[in-house]
Amino acid sequence: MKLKVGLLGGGSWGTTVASLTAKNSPTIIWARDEEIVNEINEFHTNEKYLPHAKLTPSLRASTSIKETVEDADVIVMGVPSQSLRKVLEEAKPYIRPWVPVINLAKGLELNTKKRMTEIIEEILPENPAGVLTGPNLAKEIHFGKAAAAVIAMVDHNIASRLQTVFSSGLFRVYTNDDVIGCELGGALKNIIAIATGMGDGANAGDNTRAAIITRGLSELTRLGVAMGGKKSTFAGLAGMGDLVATCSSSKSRNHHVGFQLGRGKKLEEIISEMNEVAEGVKTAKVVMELAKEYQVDMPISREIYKVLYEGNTVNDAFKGLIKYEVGSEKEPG
Ligand SMILES: NC(=O)C1=CN([C@@H]2O[C@H](COP(=O)(O)OP(=O)(O)OC[C@H]3O[C@@H](n4cnc5c(N)ncnc54)[C@H](O)[C@@H]3O)[C@@H](O)[C@H]2O)C=CC1
Ligand SMILES: O=C(CO)COP(=O)(O)O
Repeated sequence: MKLKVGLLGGGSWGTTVASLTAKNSPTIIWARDEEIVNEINEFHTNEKYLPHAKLTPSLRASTSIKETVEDADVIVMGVPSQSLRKVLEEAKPYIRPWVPVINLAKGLELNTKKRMTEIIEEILPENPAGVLTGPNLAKEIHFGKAAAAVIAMVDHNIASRLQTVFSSGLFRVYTNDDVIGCELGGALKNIIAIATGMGDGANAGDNTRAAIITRGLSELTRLGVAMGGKKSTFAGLAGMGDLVATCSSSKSRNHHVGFQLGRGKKLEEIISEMNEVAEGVKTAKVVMELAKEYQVDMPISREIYKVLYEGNTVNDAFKGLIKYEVGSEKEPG
């Protein structure tokens, strides 16, 4: 039996994933923008978010959350982190209690500091929650370039069943039972991608980028493990894999924000010129609070936070990192 997919969120990644699942399973994507819904149904495109991409013709779009989720056997949340709670609350009355809910967003909720699957479990305590994550730049995957992802769920049997819904051609999906680690890997790397983008924008060089990626992995692993993730997860696709892809790609929106900061642009100006989300900007705030709460040192994230929110310059950030006392590679810092 083919599972029916209901995906909420019509941005670049939501549309890409819906187009992938539509190859395997009947899929409806919900977007709040009627023009996008009509465009997907009539022309099988979503030019605003995926320019020049042709979507799977069987993918249907709807402006109705109810229609999208009421018959779905799996719900996929493709809206950004700060909107997930609101959209899921709206969908809740129509979602059947056993249906798995899979998060695609890579961020943490500002007021509660919660991961997305924690919010799903809070709103829908009976539904199994999971996350699809990994080095998955939408604009590459959509054009059929090979990539690997992880579906993380506590229940291995459900994860295995869903593997077949998300896997497609050159998009290979592995299972993992470490939901916390996988979800944190995806959220925390965005701040490090802003840092490497800043370095690239300021022409810091390839060695600098490699140092930021490596030490960035070290600090996000420290926080991730303190919060309950497994160390090995951060060495896998959801950790190092996503970190490397996002930190080295001009297709990453977080890297783009950093790059423009490195070129001297103001944050407000950069954000106002983008029509897509860069989750790391808000996640940086949450991570500073979490670092304090878990007493974990996160020097790179802290310098990025100061540039984003305390008026520090890119130069201040690099000076701040250089001033930081150098210890053993195995120790924090
Ligand atoms: N684009 C990518 O390459 C990848 C993105 N992600 C993650 O997926 C999540 C979604 O990202 P994208 O699709 O890329 O973002 P996007 O910026 O391309 O699109 C976001 C979509 O969400 C919609 N949206 C925002 N708030 C909403 C609300 N309250 N109600 C209804 N719709 C709302 C917007 O209208 C837009 O269609 C993010 O957390 C991102 O980190 C994860 C992997 C890859
Ligand atoms: O998470 C991503 C790739 O895995 C996408 O990164 P950006 O949101 O920075 O574009």
